Amino acid sequence: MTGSTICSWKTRTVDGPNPELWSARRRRPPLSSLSISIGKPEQRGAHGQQRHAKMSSAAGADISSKTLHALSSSQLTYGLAAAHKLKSNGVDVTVYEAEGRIGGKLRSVSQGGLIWDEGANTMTESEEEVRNLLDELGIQEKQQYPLSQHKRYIVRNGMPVLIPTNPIALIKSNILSTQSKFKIILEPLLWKKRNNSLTSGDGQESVGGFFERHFGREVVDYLIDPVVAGTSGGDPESLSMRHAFPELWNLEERFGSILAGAIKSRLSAKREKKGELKSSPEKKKRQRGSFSFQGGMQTLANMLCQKLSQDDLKLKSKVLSLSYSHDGVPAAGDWSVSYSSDHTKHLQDSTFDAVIMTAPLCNVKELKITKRGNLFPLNFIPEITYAPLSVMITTFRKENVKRPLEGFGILVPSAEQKNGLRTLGTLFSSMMFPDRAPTELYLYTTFIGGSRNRELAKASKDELKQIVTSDLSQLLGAEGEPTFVNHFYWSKAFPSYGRNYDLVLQAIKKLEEDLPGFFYAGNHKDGLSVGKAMASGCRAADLVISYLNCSSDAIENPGED
Ligand SMILES: Cc1cc2nc3c(=O)[nH]c(=O)nc-3n(C[C@H](O)[C@H](O)[C@H](O)COP(=O)(O)OP(=O)(O)OC[C@H]3O[C@@H](n4cnc5c(N)ncnc54)[C@H](O)[C@@H]3O)c2cc1C
Ligand SMILES: C=Cc1c2[nH]c(c1C)Cc1[nH]c(c(CCC(=O)O)c1C)Cc1[nH]c(c(C)c1CCC(=O)O)Cc1[nH]c(c(C)c1C=C)C2
Repeated sequence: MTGSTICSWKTRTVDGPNPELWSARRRRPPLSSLSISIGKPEQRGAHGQQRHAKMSSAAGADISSKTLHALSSSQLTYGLAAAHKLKSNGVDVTVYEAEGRIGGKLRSVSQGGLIWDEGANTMTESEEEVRNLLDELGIQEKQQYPLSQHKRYIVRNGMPVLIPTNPIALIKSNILSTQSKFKIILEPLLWKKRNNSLTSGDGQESVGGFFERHFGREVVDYLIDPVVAGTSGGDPESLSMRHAFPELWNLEERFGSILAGAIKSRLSAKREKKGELKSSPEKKKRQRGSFSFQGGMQTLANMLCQKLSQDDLKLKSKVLSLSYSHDGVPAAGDWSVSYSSDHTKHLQDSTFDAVIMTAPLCNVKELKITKRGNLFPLNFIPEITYAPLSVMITTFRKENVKRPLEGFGILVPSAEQKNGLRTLGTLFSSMMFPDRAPTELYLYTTFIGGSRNRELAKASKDELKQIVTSDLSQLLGAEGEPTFVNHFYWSKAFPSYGRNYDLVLQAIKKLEEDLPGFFYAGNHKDGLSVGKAMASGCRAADLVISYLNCSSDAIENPGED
């Protein structure tokens, strides 16, 4: 963000006597240096006269109060997390969502005694921003930790094998050949350096290439390939190691060996944690691992919305264009947002001081953005590849599942397609969360397609039902027809962090640098997971707060640099 440019603006303003401002300040003392006033966005019809928020708020004194609004033009995890954070800091927000519901890829359904998720099923709280946000929401009593979540399976020779979770279990397991087990143990001595001439001109090594150098081909085929499918719908050959697994990429940069690097950084993290605990012994111990919420992941979206009033959240409101027209007072109503509203069937405009964009970049590319009256062309945003996915929910009577497995779920490596398996993997949803189905049923969530099989992702419900039934019969001994089937298709489930991802990140940077007060957050930036997405929204909210803060300082101290 170009904070310094913003801070260098010098204009004058006087705080207005808006009572909400003072309550906001009381709520959040750190913002007391800000001249924030809370107000509603200025509205005008598509063909109506434009009215400037700055002018209208200038009615009292010189410029009586800056109207600080932040907009998030999509409402998902990122948008909602950002909106929640801004709202908590006394900044007024309006969230625009094209669809008629909140949650985006958090999409839970409750029907006939069953609860399932058609989008994300679980999340983690590895990011500090997420831990803080969940604490603030007071959502702990709704958190659900899966039973036996560390029991995860991979298919080998057509049958489930438990994924080993420690070195001894790995040695005992039949998931890999003896040769591959030795390759893993001896990786600190045997790993091969990257041959930059082989990493396709652009210097981007694939995930497959990286792990093959360290652990050999079998590890790629039977561990990396299924895990990549199960965490991104992608495949190891088309993803960029640096972008898809930045932590491991950096580990190699620092230590060379992944195994040695992982052990060293784990030890130093443990030491650090011990030190932290000594200095603040009251620090709360948190349960580790993935979790969901009572009622599914949608509960999180619903909770994030609680602070928003009806007017703050505009559903069925697709943002069509954004216009930046700075004319003197920094950040005061610089942004005009035009959106189509299903309610009025008209185009509507509102002005804001900053924008957080959390829509996928493919949607951003379709927007019309103008800067000081000139078109701001978006042709520098590259085409992004997305992985399509079908999610199938099935239930079976327990007595018809002859070899049920306890745990999180099972992943199918691409190599196992030769054994007739066509799904990517299945979550054992009601094993993890028994309240998701009546006691006599098992509920399964199966994923099909991804970059492994784009055509199959689009198949009909009937065809997919056959495929799921056949795979679950082979893997779990599920006999007969499922008692319930639900199908949901995501045409663009995940952006692929492919080898051109540098261009994507550069495009995001250019948007943020060239458009003051425009911030981008979302799963196209710092990672695909719900947690990373939320953290990205929180960070964008922090940037907005400092942007508004800087602008206010510049206004209040016009003589200073
Ligand atoms: C099937 C599936 C399973 C997953 N499982 C997990 C999991 O178990 N754990 C995990 O951590 N992550 C999981 N994820 C990933 C995670 O859910 C997503 O990466 C994340 O939630 C995506 O959210 P987003 O807000 O970035 O994007 P999106 O969900 O794509 O949302 C974008 C939103 O923007 C809106 N929009 C678009 N254009 C406009 C516009 N012009 N104006 C207004 N609104 C607009 C859309 O309507 C949409 O609501 C899963 C994802 C999928 C698809
Ligand atoms: C088989 C297909 C998929 C399964 N889940 C997803 C797909 C495409 C989607 C998905 N699941 C997770 C994430 C977040 C990834 C992240 O970066 O944290 C996404 C996008 C969570 C997740 N799922 C698995 C792992 C190892 C993780 C990371 C968090 C955790 O360890 O809990 C593995 C996994 N995914 C699926 C299954 C059946 C499975 C393991 C048995 C389904």
